Amino acid sequence: MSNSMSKVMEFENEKILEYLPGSREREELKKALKDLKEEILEIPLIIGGREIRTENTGQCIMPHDNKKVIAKYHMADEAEVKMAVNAALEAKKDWERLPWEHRAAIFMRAAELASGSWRAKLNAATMLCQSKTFIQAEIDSACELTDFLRYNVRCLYELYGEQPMSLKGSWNRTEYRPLEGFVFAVSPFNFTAIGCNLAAAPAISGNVVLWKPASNAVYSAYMVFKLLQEAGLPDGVINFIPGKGGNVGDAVLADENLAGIHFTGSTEVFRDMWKTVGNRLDLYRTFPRLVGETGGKNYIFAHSSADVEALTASIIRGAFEYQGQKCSAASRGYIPKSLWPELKGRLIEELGTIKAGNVEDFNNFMGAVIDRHSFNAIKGYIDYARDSVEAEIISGGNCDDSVGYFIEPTVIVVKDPHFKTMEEEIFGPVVTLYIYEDKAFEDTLELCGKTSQYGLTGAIFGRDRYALVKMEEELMHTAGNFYINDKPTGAVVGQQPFGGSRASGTNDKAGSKLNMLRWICPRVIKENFDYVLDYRYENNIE
Ligand SMILES: NC(=O)c1ccc[n+]([C@@H]2O[C@H](COP(=O)([O-])OP(=O)(O)OC[C@H]3O[C@@H](n4cnc5c(N)ncnc54)[C@H](O)[C@@H]3O)[C@@H](O)[C@H]2O)c1
Ligand SMILES: N[C@@H](CCC=O)C(=O)O
Repeated sequence: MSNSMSKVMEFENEKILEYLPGSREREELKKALKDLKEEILEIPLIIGGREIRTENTGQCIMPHDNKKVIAKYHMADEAEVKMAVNAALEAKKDWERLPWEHRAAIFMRAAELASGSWRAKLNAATMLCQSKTFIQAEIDSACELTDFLRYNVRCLYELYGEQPMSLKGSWNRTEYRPLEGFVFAVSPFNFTAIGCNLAAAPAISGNVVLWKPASNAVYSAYMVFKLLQEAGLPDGVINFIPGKGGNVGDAVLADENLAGIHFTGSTEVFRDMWKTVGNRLDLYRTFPRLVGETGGKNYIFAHSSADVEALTASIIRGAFEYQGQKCSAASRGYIPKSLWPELKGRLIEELGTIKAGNVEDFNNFMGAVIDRHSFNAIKGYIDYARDSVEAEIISGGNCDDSVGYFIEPTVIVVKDPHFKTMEEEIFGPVVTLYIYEDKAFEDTLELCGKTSQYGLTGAIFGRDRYALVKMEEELMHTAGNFYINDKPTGAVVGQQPFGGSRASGTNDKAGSKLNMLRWICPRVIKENFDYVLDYRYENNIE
């Protein structure tokens, strides 16, 4: 075994490819889309490297063509969870002792594959499964996924290098152990990269993992799992156990070896998991680490000095890219009355040009929302606004599920700043705007800060520097990712580590050292060279 302390390469973000007509990447992606659609995949559980078929199955369908089935997947229940815990603990024996460079190398190899020969397949799977346009898929399953894998290795390398001081006569060192037990990774539907990171970040740090992907994203999560296998991930280090959230979650949280939860999803589910863990503290061998990035009700706040053209583009991108299904999506806005006539005109004009439909048509800016449940919930909010005298839908509002789950980009203007759609997370292409009197700027800032239980992302717009400083100060606790003159979405690994506080989660910043810290359990070792031979202290001797 080598005794060298190697250097890890400096991190650089994966380049976003353009997919211009005639480009190689565009042709490869089109071919991958065609190939994937030709087959109905059968997706097993993968436990200890073995494929398990439970015959309790669900279907993966394409949101923008909702009669088209692309896969059937097997679901885990209590028995398979037990099997997965055993497989993970068995794998742990070798995995946690593997020199860290060899663990890291597997994920560096996975990053290389994801940015190269697997790129088209991962993007195509994300487009078909989650209804992402090629641009949205590229920034997710190609770039963010690759960035997470590479950057986590870099972060871990820097963490491992942090060592305590030693004085003459002794030597202190910190050993960065993995957690004792297994980590439960639970991923949402909306980002293929997030699913990968939730499972991979603890695994890179030497932990073993049970990974439960969202039921409506099993298809792309399975591709990620196959990528990790191809890169050489040993059996049992990550165990792939799709299934009903409640069934899998209950069984996992009942195991004494639970050492951590790495969750991204809704606030409600994370709160329930936290309560369950809290009630079972006597059961677990350790205090489980709970890391959860959850919901948001993200805002755009404009000052009267804002550039209206930039504000228009940011509202549209921030609220409607990926159909408003980013946790960071702009969902409420505060607009000064003096800017409103111009902004309203621009918004209506620009929204009229948006193309939405099948994401395989590269001209479309938007696809469909994820499933029928989401479609109905979002439509419910739009109908509520339509029926209220307190609200006006100034653009969009139509919903059509005859072919796919399509919802028009919708702008609601409200008189009451506490209107339901100003406060609740909708997770769809709906933004609600409240128009305030310019002279009520400071009161409206306070209102913005107190309106929502969440604290995920927020954006302020203005050219008056004093106003920007005022907004930045007043809104201090409202967002873990805060933007000035930019949309509140699109955080990039290594540039804007991501996460929020309040009801938006534990703010452990996915894709950063802060997150990696949660998956290690330091042991500080002191070795003494200057032996003590007499128990008495010199100043005790008369
Ligand atoms: N803050 C962030 O970084 C971030 C990122 C992406 C998504 N999100 C949030 O995720 C939500 C949308 O994603 P979603 O619809 O997939 O969320 P969700 O909460 O419905 O599901 C998330 C995951 O939890 C699982 N789950 C559900 N009940 C469970 C239980 N009882 N035990 C264990 N697991 C259970 C689901 O099966 C899924 O895998 C939104 O609220 C969004 O804001 C947050
Ligand atoms: N990190 C992504 C959002 C992740 C949640 O869905 C962004 O910043 O837009």
